[in-house]
Amino acid sequence: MGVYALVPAAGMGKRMGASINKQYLQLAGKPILAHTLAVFEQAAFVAGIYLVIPEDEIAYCRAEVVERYRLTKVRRIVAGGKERQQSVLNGLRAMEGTAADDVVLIHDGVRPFVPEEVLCRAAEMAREADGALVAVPAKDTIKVVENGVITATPPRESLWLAQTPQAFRYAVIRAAHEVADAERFLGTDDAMLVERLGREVRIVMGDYRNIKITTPDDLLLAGAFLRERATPVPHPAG
Ligand SMILES: Nc1ccn([C@@H]2O[C@H](COP(=O)(O)OP(=O)(O)OP(=O)(O)O)[C@@H](O)[C@H]2O)c(=O)n1
Ligand SMILES: C[C@](O)(CO)[C@H](O)COP(=O)(O)O
Repeated sequence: MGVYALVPAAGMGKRMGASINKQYLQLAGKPILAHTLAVFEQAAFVAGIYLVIPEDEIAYCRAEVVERYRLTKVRRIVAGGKERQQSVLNGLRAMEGTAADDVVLIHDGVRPFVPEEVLCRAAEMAREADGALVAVPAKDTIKVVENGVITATPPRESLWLAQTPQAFRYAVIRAAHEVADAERFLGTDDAMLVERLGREVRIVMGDYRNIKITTPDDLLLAGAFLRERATPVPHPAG
């Protein structure tokens, strides 16, 4: 049973509002996407990476990210779709030769701070359950609001914030995506497509630093995380 990464990176980065697609913005002199792919490149248990990119950026991405940063595990770069879900499905369909029991770690191209141990925990859980969702407990109180009025305050103990990777055996996630596509159901993450088939997706503890770089504020946070890595803050105990 192999473990593979599927990295959707075919969005447009509209909320970032930058002049180039956000995944090519530089963090410590390297594109965000190269940082993300490097985590999988370095994880010995990951056998290969499938990358999904906007069609007109494939040649640029191959030269400026994959070849430039010697990301040797990238097996294929395929064109994405209009929504993230379509991009993931295109990636899954491109994973020819993948066995039903192989584990697929689906990870946003713009989450560069995912620790390797989180990948490992997710891959292990995907062998036991129908899927594994990396998430962190909600720190704030969450309100359900309709037309400006609060309609519910769900108990915080049961609320988790979904991150990636989301890990599944290939046959499970391929079937869930194909069904959603045929039924024109659009979810906001991959786990949701498996959940709606009545299958069991388990939570795996994520990391509060595993942020999705979405808006300019996230770049400030990313800069702070990288500075701390370069100069570790001494532990109070000495
Ligand atoms: N059609 C899409 C949309 C998103 N993604 C990818 O899914 C991840 C999470 O998406 P998000 O951060 O929301 O990125 P964008 O869709 O690019 O952002 P925006 O909505 O601001 O345009 C990103 O790696 C993004 O490139 C994708 O592969 N295909
Ligand atoms: C999959 C995801 O990263 C989980 O938090 C997220 O749903 C993707 O974000 P998007 O804004 O819906 O593309």
